[in-house]
Amino acid sequence: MSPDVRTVTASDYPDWLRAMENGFLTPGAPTDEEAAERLVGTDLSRVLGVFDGGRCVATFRSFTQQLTVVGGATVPADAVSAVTVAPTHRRRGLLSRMMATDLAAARERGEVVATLIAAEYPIYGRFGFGPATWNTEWEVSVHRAGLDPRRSGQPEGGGRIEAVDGAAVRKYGPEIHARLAKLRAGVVDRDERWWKGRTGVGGPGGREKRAETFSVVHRAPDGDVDGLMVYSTDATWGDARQPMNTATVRDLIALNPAAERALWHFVCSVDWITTVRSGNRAPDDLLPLLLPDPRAARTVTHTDWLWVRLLDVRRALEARSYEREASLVLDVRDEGGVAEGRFLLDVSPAGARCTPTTRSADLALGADELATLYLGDESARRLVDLGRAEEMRAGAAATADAVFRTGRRPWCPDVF
Ligand SMILES: CC(=O)SCCNC(=O)CCNC(=O)[C@H](O)C(C)(C)COP(=O)(O)OP(=O)(O)OC[C@H]1O[C@@H](n2cnc3c(N)ncnc32)[C@H](O)[C@@H]1OP(=O)(O)O
Repeated sequence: MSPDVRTVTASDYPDWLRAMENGFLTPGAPTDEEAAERLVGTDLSRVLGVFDGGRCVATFRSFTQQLTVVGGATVPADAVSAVTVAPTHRRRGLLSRMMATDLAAARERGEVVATLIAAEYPIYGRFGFGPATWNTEWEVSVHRAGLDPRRSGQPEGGGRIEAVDGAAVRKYGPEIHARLAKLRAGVVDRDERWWKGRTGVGGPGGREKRAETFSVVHRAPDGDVDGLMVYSTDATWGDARQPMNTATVRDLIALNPAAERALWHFVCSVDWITTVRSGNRAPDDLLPLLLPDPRAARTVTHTDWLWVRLLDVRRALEARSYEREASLVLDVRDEGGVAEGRFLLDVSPAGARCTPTTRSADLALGADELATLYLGDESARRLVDLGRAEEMRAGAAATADAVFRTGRRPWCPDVF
């Protein structure tokens, strides 16, 4: 008989953690102390496992997250993480059963969407998730970038860069991040443990060795701290003893373009640093184009990032803002049943109303495709051209693009 999906108890947890780390091919086994540390802050009622012959063979965890949608409001999200099935038990439907259990519970709790970062692209579309944000990472060859090497590390125009320690990151980071979360669709909340982990004083992180980091903040001319950057460096030297260090940006939050430009200029002007790795950025980050020679920034990664699944179509579509007035009838197919239906979406800059309707549809699409449009990143026209959405009324894709798309792309800086 196929083993049951069930919630995990505190005494199961070390075995569950071992199974998860095996599933992610992490070498070594977690110690009891690590298991105890990770158990703190874990809501066991949302940790699922499958046990066979007394051993954990499948893992799944979720927690409530706040996701910023277009316009700066947040919606409660069911954030899915730690999904593994042992190689001995794969392709027998264990993930499908854990996902169905979790999404049903998330609907009961009233969470509006589910979110995850997918290990592999083909896994989650079948469960109604679609990629809603993309991330790009660049590697900048500082000497080719064309920045003035005589320029000081301080910005022009009255702002200031200040070096800070971990305690200051824990002080300013949450404030700046909370302000970012009102500005940028795709941002997810960070709790106190996140900031502790980032600054090496506890929180999640497991056995991975944390890199030593340097931190700076940007102060606007009026003294407001409106930017934060954390970066690590390596220690590479050329054969003729030239410093050839790489700085890797671990976190860069800027609340306005001046702060963002200043922080990029700063990290590109640190002596010894000849290469800057940008870390996870929005594909339309200012970085490449703010360099005099943007080709000095080589794209090293460009990938789907935050996947979203709509659990409540009405609340999801009414939570975000829209820049123009329009009406659109969406016919949504959903094998999971959750988002299935025909919806009349009436939008204007003053707000939106989404109601079930029997009117004829303008655009027919799957729940995964609607999730892909939700945060404004994808084009309905492109989905129609790909055969993944159907235009039932001529011009509907153009209307959908005018309704959903945004001037700047959504961005999720985090992994969870
Ligand atoms: C949010 C996160 O945590 S992302 C991390 C995901 N985990 C990993 O990548 C770790 C390594 N992989 C695994 O542990 C497993 O292979 C899992 C969790 C991805 C899949 O678990 P399984 O129990 O094998 O999935 P399940 O049997 O429910 O598969 C359902 C369907 O998805 C398909 N599928 C599952 N995994 C994959 C995959 N990696 N690539 C393509 N198709 C997949 C199956 O073929 C099946 O399709 P079918 O219904 O047409 O036959």
